[in-house]
Amino acid sequence: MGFFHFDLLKKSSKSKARLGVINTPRGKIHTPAFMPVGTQATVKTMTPDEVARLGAEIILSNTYHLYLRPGMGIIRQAEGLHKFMNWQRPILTDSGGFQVFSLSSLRQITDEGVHFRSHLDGSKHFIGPEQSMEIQAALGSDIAMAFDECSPFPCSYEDALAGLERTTSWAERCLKAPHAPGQVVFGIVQGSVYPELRARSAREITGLDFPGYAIGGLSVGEPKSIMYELLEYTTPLLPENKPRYLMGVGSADCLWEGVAHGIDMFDCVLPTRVARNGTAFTWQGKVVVRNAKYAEDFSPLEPDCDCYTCKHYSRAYLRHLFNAGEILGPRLLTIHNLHFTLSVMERIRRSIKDGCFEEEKNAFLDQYSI
Ligand SMILES: CNc1nc2c(CC[C@H]3O[C@@H](OC)[C@H](OC)[C@@H]3O)c3nc(N)[nH]c(=O)c3cc2[nH]1
Ligand SMILES: [Zn+2]
Repeated sequence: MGFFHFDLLKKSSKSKARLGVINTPRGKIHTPAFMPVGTQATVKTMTPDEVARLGAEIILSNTYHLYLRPGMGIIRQAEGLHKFMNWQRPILTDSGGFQVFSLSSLRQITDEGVHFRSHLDGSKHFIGPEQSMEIQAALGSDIAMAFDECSPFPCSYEDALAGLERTTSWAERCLKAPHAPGQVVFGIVQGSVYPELRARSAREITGLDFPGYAIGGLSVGEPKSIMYELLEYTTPLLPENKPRYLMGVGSADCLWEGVAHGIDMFDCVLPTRVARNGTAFTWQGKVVVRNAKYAEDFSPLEPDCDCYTCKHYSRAYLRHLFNAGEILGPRLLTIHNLHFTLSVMERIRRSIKDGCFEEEKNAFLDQYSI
């Protein structure tokens, strides 16, 4: 079965960027890593084989969504998420904390956990640390996230403090709950935009000695400058020899900046979500394929991109597919955007290895017009 451990291979001299490998029973994850989001047990429009061939070494799925649909009974009968969705590499499952606050209505937060109504049919539910860990054990993910309270932005000091205290107490209860064989739990640091609360949460969560740590409560609507300030402050409070995961981040520029601040793992719905709406990410910035200027543009999305989409199709064809509402359109753009995002991570890893991360970061940001 193997066991979970993080090898820190190299640190950048002029920034906090690090190169590492996370070893899990289901395979290695070369860090810094981007994790495609597969919220409902699928990376939308992609087969698992396509996601693997694009180079993804780990994907995300979600406790809240899968608990509500198809439900734990079916996941248990399927003998877990890997078999159910035919993805044999590592899976990280988010604990549902964020979704209960962002998706469900009529929720009531208590020290026990959260009462909420399903966003699907309004039915009443309760999820606390134990329920979240029971669901993640049934899913059988390789990395389970602790059940936390993600503070919104903005958030008062009092509310951020209350959320932080619940998050710490829930983290302790998650560690005590049963896990699937080989499954590890990552703790999540909260504290909103208040440095002293970030420091307190980091101290309390790292005091519980998790095998990895996430920085939560960011990318929730705050300006990027505030996110980077909080990263600058919080990341050094986390142990150097454990993976650091910045939840919900991000676009390519945020990936370079996050790595510069010492982050090892990222997840973001952007590359796949904007693809379905017809926006492609390229090294020069965005291409909105529906734009009339591409009607007779027979060049590929990105001149020297070696993805399947850029090797075989023109912007004119992609524009046609989206204008005609053809399902192949979102698929081809998802292939390109995942290839692009995973290629950014590959360039980041190589630049750290070659000792030129800062130069490469500045070169990327100079040409990337967001
Ligand atoms: C986007 N910004 C952002 N996402 C965030 C997520 C994941 C959202 C989760 O929702 C799904 O994507 C929509 C994904 O689920 C597979 C992801 O894990 C967070 N999850 C937890 N538990 N705690 C946080 O503090 C938190 C903060 C976030 N900020
Ligand atoms: Zn491409």
